[in-house]
Amino acid sequence: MTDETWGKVCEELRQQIGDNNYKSWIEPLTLSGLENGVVSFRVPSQFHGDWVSRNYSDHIRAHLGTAGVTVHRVEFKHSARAVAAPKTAAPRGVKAAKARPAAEAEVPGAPLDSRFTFDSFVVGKPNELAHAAARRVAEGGPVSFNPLFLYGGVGLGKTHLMHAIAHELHVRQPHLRVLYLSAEQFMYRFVQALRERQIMDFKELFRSVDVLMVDDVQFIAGKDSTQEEFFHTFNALVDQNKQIVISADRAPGEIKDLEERIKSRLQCGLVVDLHPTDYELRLGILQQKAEFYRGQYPGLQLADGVVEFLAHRITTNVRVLEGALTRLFAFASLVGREITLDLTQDCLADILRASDRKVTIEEIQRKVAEHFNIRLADMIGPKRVRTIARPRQVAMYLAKQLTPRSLPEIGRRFGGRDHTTIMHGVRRIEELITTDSQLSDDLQLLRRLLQA
Ligand SMILES: Nc1ncnc2c1ncn2[C@@H]1O[C@H](COP(=O)(O)OP(=O)(O)OP(=O)(O)O)[C@@H](O)[C@H]1O
Repeated sequence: MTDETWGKVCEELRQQIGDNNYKSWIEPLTLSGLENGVVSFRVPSQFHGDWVSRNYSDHIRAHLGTAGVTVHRVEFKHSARAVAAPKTAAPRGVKAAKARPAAEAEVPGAPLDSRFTFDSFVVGKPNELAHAAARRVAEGGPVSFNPLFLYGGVGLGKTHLMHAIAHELHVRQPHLRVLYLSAEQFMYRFVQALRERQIMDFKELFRSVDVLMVDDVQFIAGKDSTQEEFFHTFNALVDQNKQIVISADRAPGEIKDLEERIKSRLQCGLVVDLHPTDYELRLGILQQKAEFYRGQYPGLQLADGVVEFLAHRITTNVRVLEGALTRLFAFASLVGREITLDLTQDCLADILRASDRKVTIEEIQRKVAEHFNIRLADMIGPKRVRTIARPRQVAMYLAKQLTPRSLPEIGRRFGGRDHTTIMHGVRRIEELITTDSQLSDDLQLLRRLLQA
């Protein structure tokens, strides 16, 4: 296989798995050969090789196949030389003290996205507290809150802020060992250590970092041994006064199947919510990105009102917003036209339609049943015990609030109940919200999940 073929395959992989994943995982691979249907690559670390093998080897094989290269197996080899050289051995994002021995320097963290810095993070009302807390941690001074727990819905900037902390610490305090990884990677490392009987190395490694950042911690919920290990790692680092930063899609107390002792540990520091974006924040983000694209596509005209239109219409999350703008600029440059409102509506018809998506009663029933841990069938069934009747009333209330359905229609979807029963349920919840703060938190969370 020629380098040119591999180059083409790389481009297709980039399109398929996205720029970030491509840069983190595929770009660092070095093609070393193809023999008898086995293609091999050199990887910067064993961890990197295992991860790519687990997540991307099928993609690689498929694209090679399309390019006319038949491959039965993809192999990843970790060269000993690479380990011995700390600068190349450590994946990006893992900052190790220069004086440490090479083997120790190879902290298996996830790569950092170089674009996720504080400079590129737009601050608005919904994220100002999270931003301020992240800035404080990034100063690397005395640990004032431990852990910093960032939570919020999909695509609201949690990962961006964590990477920004790591970048900043690297500049300000290059001697610190900063380890960033997702909870899934933590689990994977742990399972691998168990399998290879290297659990002591694993423990030593995680206990030797100065700053530990774990993204999407909700992933370990329900995974007992991983939770146990996470708990011990967490305690060991807090005892040594090392900073921990955690992110999740919901507050610690709301993560189901997470052990109580972990929940309470996670609540000990500063828990900050990234709220859904408001119009001003979306506008700020779009203006920043549009500025960037103007540099990338000089000569491309952006008509007045387009950015405002997008900020108004795409309210789901920042990732979707960014994707829309990227597509718009690419499309306009391809057809060589000014970006007008008409062109925007044509080019982004699917995204705009999806943003208009209405929540359905079925979705509400499912999410509410999940949240309160009752069976979906009980939503429409006859049981009247409080533990079931209350969640059912919550679902009725949300159905009234979030869908355009009438009370009789809602009644029909709740097992053929009368509209007066629905009205009673809605009123009951309206009353309770004012006095029951737990219920009001539950509703806020559910609304966020449903509208994400
Ligand atoms: N305030 C912001 N300013 C600039 N870019 C932002 C902001 N918030 C989010 N983004 C961008 O939106 C995209 C999604 O953000 P990020 O990956 O940090 O979300 P997340 O909260 O970690 O979501 P998930 O739960 O899906 O992992 C990224 O490209 C990020 O740079």
